[in-house]
Amino acid sequence: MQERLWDIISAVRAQAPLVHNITNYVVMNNTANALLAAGASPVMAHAHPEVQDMVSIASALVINIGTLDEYWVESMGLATQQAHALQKPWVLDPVGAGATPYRNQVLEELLTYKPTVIRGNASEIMALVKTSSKTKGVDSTHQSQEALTAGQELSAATGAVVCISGATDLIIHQNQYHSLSNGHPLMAKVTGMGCTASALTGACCAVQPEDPFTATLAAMALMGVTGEVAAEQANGPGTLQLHFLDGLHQLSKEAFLKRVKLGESS
Ligand SMILES: Nc1ncnc2c1ncn2[C@@H]1O[C@H](COP(=O)(O)OP(=O)(O)O)[C@@H](O)[C@H]1O
Ligand SMILES: Cc1ncsc1CCOP(=O)(O)O
Ligand SMILES: [Mg+2]
Repeated sequence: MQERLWDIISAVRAQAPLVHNITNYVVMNNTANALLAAGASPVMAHAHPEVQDMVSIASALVINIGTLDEYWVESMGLATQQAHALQKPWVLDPVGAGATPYRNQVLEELLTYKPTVIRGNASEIMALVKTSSKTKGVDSTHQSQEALTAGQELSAATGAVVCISGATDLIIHQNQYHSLSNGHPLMAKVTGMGCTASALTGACCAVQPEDPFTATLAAMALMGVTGEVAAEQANGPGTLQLHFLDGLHQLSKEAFLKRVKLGESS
């Protein structure tokens, strides 16, 4: 399995797939840089007259609801509708799910266009299946394991691969799941790490559209291993971010296979 994950990461480097992102103002620049460092080709586009054409030429779409407004919500509707119609993989990052009724309403609409993958932290995944209203914004107040049942329910209800990120990442599809225990606590001190995880998931799905479960595992393993290596070199959140980008660019097969910690599965 570890070799298969590396093959997907290598395919991103070899194919440089175009990944279309409609994401939030906070992370747009780091997300584009992370996709480039991983070998993908990012484009951010949300204008109504072009958004569906951009989906048509991209290999995957990533929708992130971090900083919503009405115009962007319409862009997201148009884009996801097109991805669904063309059967292109698309990833939903439900940033801040449960924090406000508006976010919940937008998410409900987006779910009708059947995301291929939903990647969020534990609080967001729990909010999506309404098992918790305890959410304080974009950061999680729960451990990923606490959201496992919610993630399984969400996957069953939507057909999507569900990834719950945190100290342990859980990647769920219907009645199977894998856990990954790489990464470093410092990663949660850099804004946009979750958004980067969702964008890299889009890149991996772009080169492995038939198997989004393994593609999501590959993306999360890449995140975790790179974060771990970066944390060893960093002095704090600022330098973690720099080393993380360099690490995505430099990571070798040997280092990846040596470090990746695939855990529990069913
Ligand atoms: N305590 C931790 N230990 C190891 N890795 C972590 C930890 N917290 C977050 N990560 C990693 O950071 C990335 C972002 O996850 P997370 O913080 O859950 O997302 P979000 O930023 O959306 O809340 C993931 O790759 C995750 O594995
Ligand atoms: C702080 C913040 N506020 C709205 S979007 C955003 C970024 C969230 O990024 P992540 O979920 O990846 O930490
Ligand atoms: Mg997030």
